[in-house]
Amino acid sequence: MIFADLAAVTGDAHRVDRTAFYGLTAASTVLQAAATVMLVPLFSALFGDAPSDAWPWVGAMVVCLVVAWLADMSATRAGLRVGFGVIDAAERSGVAAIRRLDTADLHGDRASTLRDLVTTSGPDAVSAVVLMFSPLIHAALLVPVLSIGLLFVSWQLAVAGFVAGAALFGAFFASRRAVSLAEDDFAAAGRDLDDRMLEFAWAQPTLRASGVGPRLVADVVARSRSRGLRLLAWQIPGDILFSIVGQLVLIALGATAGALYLSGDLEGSAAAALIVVALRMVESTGSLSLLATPFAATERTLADLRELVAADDGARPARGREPGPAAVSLASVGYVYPDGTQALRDVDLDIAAGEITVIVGRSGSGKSTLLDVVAGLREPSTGAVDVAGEPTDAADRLAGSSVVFQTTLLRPGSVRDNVVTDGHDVDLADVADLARLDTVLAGLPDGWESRIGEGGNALSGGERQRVGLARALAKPAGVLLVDEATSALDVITERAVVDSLRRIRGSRTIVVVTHRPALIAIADSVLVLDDGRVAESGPVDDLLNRGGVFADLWERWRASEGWQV
Ligand SMILES: Nc1ncnc2c1ncn2[C@@H]1O[C@H](COP(=O)(O)OP(=O)(O)OP(=O)(O)O)[C@@H](O)[C@H]1O
Repeated sequence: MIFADLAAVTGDAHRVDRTAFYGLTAASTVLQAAATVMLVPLFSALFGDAPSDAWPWVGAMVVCLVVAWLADMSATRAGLRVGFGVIDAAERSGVAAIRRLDTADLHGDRASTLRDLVTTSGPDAVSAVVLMFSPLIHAALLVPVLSIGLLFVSWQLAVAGFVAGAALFGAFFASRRAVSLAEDDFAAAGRDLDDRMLEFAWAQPTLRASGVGPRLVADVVARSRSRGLRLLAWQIPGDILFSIVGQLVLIALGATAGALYLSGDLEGSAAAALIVVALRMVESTGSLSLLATPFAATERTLADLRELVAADDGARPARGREPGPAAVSLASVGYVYPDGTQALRDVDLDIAAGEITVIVGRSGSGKSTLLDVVAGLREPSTGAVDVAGEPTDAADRLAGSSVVFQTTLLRPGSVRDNVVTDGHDVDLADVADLARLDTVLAGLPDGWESRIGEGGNALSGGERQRVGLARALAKPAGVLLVDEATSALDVITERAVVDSLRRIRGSRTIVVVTHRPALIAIADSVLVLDDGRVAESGPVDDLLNRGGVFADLWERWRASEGWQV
C-alpha cells in the first residue's frame, strides 16, 4: 500500500510532516466540496424572490475557498519536506546497499534497481509526493463529501454521486493495474539488457569469436523495444477507459437532475447548480486518468525503497548495545563465483567466542573468500553461518564485524574522519594505543586533525594499515577479521599489530588470514584450507605434531623468512 510505504521510507522523522500534509490536503478538499455544494442554495436564492439572500452564501463560499487555498499552500510545503525525506532515504540506504553489494549481485537485477533508485526514481519521488498524493487524496475525498452534501438536496442525487465515485475509482485502478503489469514487463526487459551487456563485457573475446554475443545483445534490445511499445499500448486504453467512464458519469448525474426537475422534485435553479457540481466531480477525478502511469511507477519506487530502508536498518547494529565477542559457526558453507569458480566447498567451522583463529592455505585455496563470507561481504551459495548461536544473513554479519583489509584505502579528510566512520562514540586515545597509531599521530602536524589521503599527508603502507586497524577497532563489533594485513607491514609494525591483537584477545572474536609465523604463533586454533575445503584444523602444536599439510607449510614459511618464534 502506497501510504504505508511512504511512511516506512520517510520514518518517524517525517511523521509530523506527513500528518500535516494529509490533514491539510483533506481539510482543503472538504472546504472545496462545501463551497461547491453551496452553489445549490446560492442559485436558489439568486433566482428566487430575494436575490440579495445570495450574499451570505457568496461570503461563505469565499471564506471556504480562501481557507482551502491557505491549507493547500501549507500542505504543499509539508509534502515537499516529506519528498525530501524520500530522497534522503534513497541516498542513505542506497549508498549503504551499494557498499554491501556482492560481485554476484552485479549479474542480476539488483545493481540496476539500485542505480535507478538512487539516481532517478528516488529524486522523482520528491515531486511525486505533492503532484500525485494531493490529487489522489483530493479525488478520493471530494466525490464522497460532495455526495454527502447532495443528501441535503436529494437522496437520489447523493446515491448517483456515490455510484459515480465508485465507477471513476474503479476505472482508475483498472487502468493503473494494466499499466503496472506492462511496466513490470518493460523493467524486466531492461534488466535483461543490463545483464547481457555485462555478460558481453566480461566474456567479449569468446562471444565475439563465436559471433553469438552481438546477436544475443541485438535480441535482447529488440525484446526491450517491443515491451516498451506494449507499455505504450496499455497506457492508451487506460486513458480512453477513464474518459468514457467520466462521460457516462456526467450523463448519469445530468439525467438524474433532469428527471428530478421534470418530476417537480427539484427547482430549475437547483438543477442548474447541480450540473456545475457534477462537472466539478468529473473534473477533479479526471486528473486521475493522467496519474495512472506515474502512480504505478511511484508505487514501485516506494515499495523498492521500503525494502532498501528495511535492509539498511537491519544492517545497523542495535543502538546502545556494546557487542561482546561472539561465537561464529559455519555449516556446510560453499561459495561459487559468478563465473562458476567454486571457491569454498562444504566448510564446517566452529570458532569459540573471544578466540583467535588463523586461516592458512596456499594461494587460491579460498582464504579471502571465507573471510568475506564471515564478514558479510558475501552470502554463501550453500550452507549457513551462525553468529552467537543465531542464524545470520550477510547484512547481520556486516553490522556485527569489522575488517582490516590487505590494503587500507584512505579517504580525503583527517585521521579522525578515517578512523571514526560510523559515528559511534569512540575512546580515541584507547583506539590509538591499541592500534599503535600513537606513534603515527606523533609524527603528523595536527595529530587526529591532520589531513591524510588524497591531497593530504602521505602515509607509508605500515602507517596506513595501523589506520585500518584503528578504524576496525573503533567499530563496536564482536568479530574482528584481518586479511593478511601484516603482509604490508614492516617487522616493527607487524610486532605492534601482533601485540595489539594479543591485548584485545578475549574482547572480540578474531579471525586472521595470514602466513606470517608471528601471527600464527598467537592463534588459539588454525584452519588449513586446501582447494576450498578444510584440510586440517586445531591448535598450532597439535597440527605441528601431526606432521600434515600445516607442518609442511610452517617449515617452508620459517625457512623463507628466517623467523624465530
Ligand atoms: N572475483 C572472483 N571471481 C572469480 N573467481 C575468483 C574471484 N576471487 C577469487 N576467485 C577464485 O576463487 C578461488 C579462491 O580465491 P581466494 O582469493 O579466496 O583465495 P586465497 O586463498 O585468499 O588466495 P590468495 O592467498 O592468493 O589471496 C581462487 O581460485 C580464485 O581464483
